[in-house]
Amino acid sequence: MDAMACFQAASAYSTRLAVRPLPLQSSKRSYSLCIRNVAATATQQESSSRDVSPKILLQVQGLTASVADSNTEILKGIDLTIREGEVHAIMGKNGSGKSTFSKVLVGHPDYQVTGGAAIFKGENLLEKEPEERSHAGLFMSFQSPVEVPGVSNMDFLRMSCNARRAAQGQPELGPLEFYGFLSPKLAALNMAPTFLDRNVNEGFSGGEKKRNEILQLAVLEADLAILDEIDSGLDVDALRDVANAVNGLRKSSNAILMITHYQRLLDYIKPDFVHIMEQGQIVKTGDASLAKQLEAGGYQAIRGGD
Ligand SMILES: Nc1ncnc2c1ncn2[C@@H]1O[C@H](COP(=O)(O)OP(=O)(O)OP(=O)(O)O)[C@@H](O)[C@H]1O
Repeated sequence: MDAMACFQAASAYSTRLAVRPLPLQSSKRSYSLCIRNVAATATQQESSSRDVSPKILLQVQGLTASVADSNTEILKGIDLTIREGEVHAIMGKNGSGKSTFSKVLVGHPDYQVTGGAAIFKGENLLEKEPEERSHAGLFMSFQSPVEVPGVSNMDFLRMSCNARRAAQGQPELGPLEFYGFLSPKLAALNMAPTFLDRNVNEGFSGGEKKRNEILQLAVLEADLAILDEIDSGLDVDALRDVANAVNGLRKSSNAILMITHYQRLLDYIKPDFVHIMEQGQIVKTGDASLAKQLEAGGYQAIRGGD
């Protein structure tokens, strides 16, 4: 298994396989002063608005990051606050940094955080290893989910589920119990039970891989799901199934961060906030109407409205 496959397995699936992900350059850096400030701000906002606003799940402030190998700066100061119950969509031209942002959040080893802070559920996210981020309740569905040869989907899902349960101090689910837990989730995604016997993503079509990603999300019951272009490559029925399944997972205590190019996904999963990313920064934030404006007039119309 290569480093990318290993990373995805460790982070998205919340468990360690035989091979560890590469060490994180980013997580070892010290941002203690900055982190303290952001954490203090989050706490102040929390206490001053405790009775009116839902809790902050993720607070990102001034986040900068570069490609680890080349030091090329990609993220140039991202600010974003996500509260429980919210759906955020990030849109932006190709190459604006959307996927890099989500990968940096889950601790991808290709990137090095060079400044700023990210606080998740009150803790410094950037200090955590990928699997710790996953155990803490962060999930990312990848644009290109990896295949994991030799491991059945069922075993993988159960391992992932039990790894998260163990991290939360909950007892493991045995095979029968787990099947009972899994069956309704499989049905919600219109996935045949035969997918459980196949190796993870091996030979799956693009759409089947995307459904499988959402099945993993359902199993992990993440607090913050980062969905990177889950609509790409889906036929109309699959898009509806996937979106319905995601909507079925929404609770007042969790949140979704979606990356998409198209309004069609947002017709199903309605965003509270739409952010436009450009050259590694969020340059505009609005409500769902911003995506409609974008669909109608392109990026020029959006920037022209500044
Ligand atoms: N590992 C890497 N090595 C070199 N360049 C990278 C790497 N990762 C990202 N980049 C560059 O960073 C920029 C942002 O890429 P990113 O994938 O985050 O964009 P995006 O907004 O998600 O694009 P798209 O909409 O096409 O998926 C691009 O110019 C890309 O080539």
